[in-house]
This record gives sequence, C-alpha cells and structure tokens, in this order.
Amino acid sequence: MPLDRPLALTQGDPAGIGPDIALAAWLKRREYGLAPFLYIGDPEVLSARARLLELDVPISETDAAGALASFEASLPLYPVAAGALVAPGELHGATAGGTIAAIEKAVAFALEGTVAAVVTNPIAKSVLYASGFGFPGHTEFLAELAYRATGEKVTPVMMLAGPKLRAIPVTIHIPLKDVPAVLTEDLIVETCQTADRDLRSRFGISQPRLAIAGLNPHAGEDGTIGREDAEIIHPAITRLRREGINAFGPLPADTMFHDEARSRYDVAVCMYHDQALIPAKALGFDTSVNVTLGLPFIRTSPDHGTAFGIAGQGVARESSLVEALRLAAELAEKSAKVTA
Ligand SMILES: NC(=O)C1=CN([C@@H]2O[C@H](COP(=O)(O)OP(=O)(O)OC[C@H]3O[C@@H](n4cnc5c(N)ncnc54)[C@H](O)[C@@H]3O)[C@@H](O)[C@H]2O)C=CC1
Ligand SMILES: NCC(=O)COP(=O)(O)O
Repeated sequence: MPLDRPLALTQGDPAGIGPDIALAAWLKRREYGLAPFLYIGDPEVLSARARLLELDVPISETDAAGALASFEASLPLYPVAAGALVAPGELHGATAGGTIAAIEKAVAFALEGTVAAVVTNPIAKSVLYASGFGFPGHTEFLAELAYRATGEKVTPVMMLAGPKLRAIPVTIHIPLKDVPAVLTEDLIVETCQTADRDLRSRFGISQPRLAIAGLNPHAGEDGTIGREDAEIIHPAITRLRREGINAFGPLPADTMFHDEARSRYDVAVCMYHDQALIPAKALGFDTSVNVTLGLPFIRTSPDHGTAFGIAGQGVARESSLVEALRLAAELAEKSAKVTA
C-alpha cells in the first residue's frame, strides 16, 4: 500500500554530499521505486549543486501535503535557509543553524503526522559542535526533540542495518578511553530492551536474538584481560534473560561477525562505536542504513558521512541513501498497518 504522506529528507551539511545523493536518488526515483520524499533544505544550495553536476532537476517549493503530488514531476523542497552558500567541501560554521533547523523541521513534521518518517543526510559533527550544538549526533538530538514535544524520555539506540548484519553500539560518539566508565549494566539493559521492543514492533521479528559482544579481547579471558565482561556485561545479560529477552554472551568480538556466527543472531550488540560500525560498513558500506530505535517516529539515514572530499564531483554513490529511504518507507508502511 503506497504511503499517504511523504518522507522528510533533511539536507545535512550543505557542503557535503547530501545534496548530490538527494538529486541522484530523485533522478532514479522510478528505477528504485522510491516513495515520495520532501527535501528540507536550501533551494539555492540544491539548485547550485544541480547546476554544478549538470543535472536537470526541476525543484518545486512546497510543503508535506504538496510533496506527494509534485514528486513525480519535480523534486519537492521545503525551504530552510542554509545560512551561507558554501562551495562543496568547504565547511562553514555559518551553516550550522540551518542544518539544525532542517532537522528540527523534519521532526516537527513527523510528530504532527504530516510526514511518514524522517531520513537524515549526513551532518559534520565538528561544525555543529563548534557552533555550540550540545549533542553528539542526530541520535541524541532526535531523542531530545522527541522529549521536548512529548515529555517522555527515551534512550535512543543507534542500529546499523544491512542485508548481512544488524549492529548496535551501546556507547556511541565518545572517546575510546571513556568507554569503560560510560558502559554500565543499566545502559546495556536499556539498550537491549529498546532493541528487543523495536525489532519486534517495527521490524516484525517475533523472537529477536541479541548477541552481546564483550568489551575486552576474548571477552576478558575469565577476568585476566579486563573485568568489564564479567562484572558489567554478564550481569546485564542475566537481567535481560530473566525478563525473557533472548540475549546471550558476552561473546569475543573477533569471532562473532563471520558468516556462520552471524546466522545465530538478529542483532549484534556492541560495546563501542567502532566495534559495531567497522563490521557493519565492511559487510555493506553501500547497503547499510543507520536507524534510530526508541523514538516515537521513524528515522533512518545513510551509513556514511558528509564525504566532503567528493562533494559536487558526481562520484558520490546514492545507494545507502536509497536504502535509507526504502527502509523508512517500509517501516512506515508496517506501522500504518499496525495502527490501522
Ligand atoms: N549520519 C551522519 O550524520 C554521519 C556523519 N558523519 C560525519 O561525516 C564527516 C566525515 O566523516 P568520515 O569519517 O570521513 O566518513 P565519510 O563516510 O564521510 O567518508 C569516508 C570515505 O568514504 C567515502 N564515501 C562516503 N560516502 C560515500 C558515498 N556515498 N559514495 C562514495 N564514497 C563515499 C568518502 O569519500 C571517504 O573516502 C564527519 O564530520 C562525521 O562526523 C559520519 C557518519 C555519519
Ligand atoms: N558514525 C555514525 C554517525 O556518525 C551517525 O550518527 P548520528 O548523527 O546518526 O547520531
């Protein structure tokens, strides 16, 4: 059943590849069978990028209601000023406010129900941090926006989802040296509870199997190579199992991503960013999608970043964005069926 509302697609950093891949996705919308999306960003940025790339893309300024009707003939855009017309690859602090405003607008549309899901293009975290942005990334910012609107706190969970692997980092954008202190039994339990709930309700997996990675080499080798595996991760798994969640481990991380090991679980729950994102991107850089679990709306994103070095050159692949748009539409269709 086709969606009765468009997806919202944010611009991301205007100097990154967000505009390139949005244009490419729209041009191949029929080939990819894409659901209509409403681009939320600066019309000047998008049309300048189209000219640079010599792409013939008509852009129509509209809102969510107008996007469904115009998507076939033109790329629908809800205008949010970027703050500066920057050249591709040229990071600029003046764009931070516009990048954040586009995300806020997409979330507002999702929460009021005028769009079916939010798909975000990549942001440059350092540019936003320098402007005073107080969140590590979209994941935590989206949870804060949801909290401001609903009054309900959520622990947002990042999940990389691809055809070969789903992987969750329990701790996300923090320095590696801080991981052991931030990693608590409660954080692991809350992350897995959210994952279990959303894998059932949004992804339709009736009995999710959660493989929990250890933190240290060989999952601590009986406490001889680090104690977090035995003292934090193991008790968290015991609590989860008592609640009926099919969590098991802690598993040595080096042997849990090969083909046979992956067939034994639905999601790998990892202890830090690179433990999850290295296998996810190695197994499917072009096909994996970043999904935020735990939010009161659907949010997906390509798995890659701003790729400043190739912005505006016509070589950025749109494949991960296409998968993010497809997954957002699929999850929205499923949730429409559940609520119908
Ligand atoms: N969802 C988000 O907002 C994300 C944002 N970032 C941000 O992106 C910025 C750059 O991060 P990097 O670590 O350099 O990762 P990156 O993903 O931007 O680039 C890594 C490498 O992959 C290539 N690449 C990335 N996407 C590509 C595509 N679609 N087609 C062809 N080649 C592609 C790049 O050219 C580069 O060689 C950082 O500021 C980071 O914070 C990174 C990941 C996700
Ligand atoms: N490395 C993943 C990433 O940077 C995406 O983070 P977020 O902006 O989706 O929170």
